Amino acid sequence: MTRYIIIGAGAVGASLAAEFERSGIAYALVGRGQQAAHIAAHGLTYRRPKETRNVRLNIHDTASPPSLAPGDILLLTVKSQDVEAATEFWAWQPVEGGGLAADLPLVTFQNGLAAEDIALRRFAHVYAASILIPARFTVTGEVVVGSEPQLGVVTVGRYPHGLDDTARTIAADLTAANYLVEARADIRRWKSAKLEHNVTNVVELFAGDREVRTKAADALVTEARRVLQAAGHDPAARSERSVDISGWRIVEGSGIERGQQSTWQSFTRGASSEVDYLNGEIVRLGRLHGVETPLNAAFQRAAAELARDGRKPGTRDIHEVARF
Ligand SMILES: NC(=O)C1=CN([C@@H]2O[C@H](COP(=O)(O)OP(=O)(O)OC[C@H]3O[C@@H](n4cnc5c(N)ncnc54)[C@H](OP(=O)(O)O)[C@@H]3O)[C@@H](O)[C@H]2O)C=CC1
Ligand SMILES: CC(C)(CO)C(=O)C(=O)O
Repeated sequence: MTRYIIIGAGAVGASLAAEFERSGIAYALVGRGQQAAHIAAHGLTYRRPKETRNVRLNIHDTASPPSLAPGDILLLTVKSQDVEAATEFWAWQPVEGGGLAADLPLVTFQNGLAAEDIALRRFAHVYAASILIPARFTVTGEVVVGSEPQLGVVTVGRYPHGLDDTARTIAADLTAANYLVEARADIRRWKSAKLEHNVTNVVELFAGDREVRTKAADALVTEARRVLQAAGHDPAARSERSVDISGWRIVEGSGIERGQQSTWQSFTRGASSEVDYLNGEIVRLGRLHGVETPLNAAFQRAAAELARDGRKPGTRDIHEVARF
């Protein structure tokens, strides 16, 4: 039986572990700091729309990781800025019976486009996953997932392209764990489509009325689309989905509020920022392909200043970043 090693015990990783635990799928969750210590000592407080449960998880601290076995699959659920360090650490871990983790499959769940290429430096079998999930980690020991009936929507495939039995196994196990899943041969198209949305995460860091924030978000998306097109990306359209997600919804009162996506959560926790891999990816591609990206660059810089100064979301006005 496949065992999943989930690296990163935050919003995406801890909820995945809780669902594997419930579904009887073998896993080990590896976290760090207070979050790992809290879950090990007290369990995870897991908030879902219909109930809040305390879930005991098979959790390890990264300082004393579980030993690896042939057949294990690594699921990387850290933020993009932590992928370099995490893949460097994990790739060279020994596998029982001989070999290194670099030969095991690794699945990247990050937003943005950078994680897979970082992973490919060390891992021979990289699978990319794009996940839509209203998950929140802002309180140590607690994760909220506010959707039903399934947790989230996952698209997974071999990177850079293709489908194989491993991708199908991952898709089947995630389906068994109550995610809406499709395995696709063209995963890069799904990652770039997701990035078109995630360039708007940064807007949630700044104060402003809804109309201004909507205008800012729309303008960031328009700029991102132009760049992605110039860079040869072909983002997938929603109509291309082969799984029906029409019944999947975010429940009001579930603890998930509008305007509090993963980037907002990092700033709220005082954790490091992923913006250089979201808006920063658009800026990078723009520089490579000769397309101006003034708005994504302005938001990237403003977010970096907030992070540098340890400021919380909403402490700077959006008009200080750009006028709309
Ligand atoms: N939250 C959401 O709703 C969604 C998130 N995503 C994407 O999924 C990815 C994961 O995001 P999310 O779950 O929100 O991130 P979180 O910040 O909630 O969780 C990541 C966790 O990984 C820990 N970590 C970092 N490096 C290591 C390491 N080397 N070993 C062990 N643990 C480590 C972090 O610790 P520390 O706190 O110390 O940094 C943190 O606890 C991101 O790319 C995000 O953009 C996609 C869809 C939705
Ligand atoms: C899926 C979504 C949009 C969830 O809110 C996300 O990607 C994020 O929080 O960064």
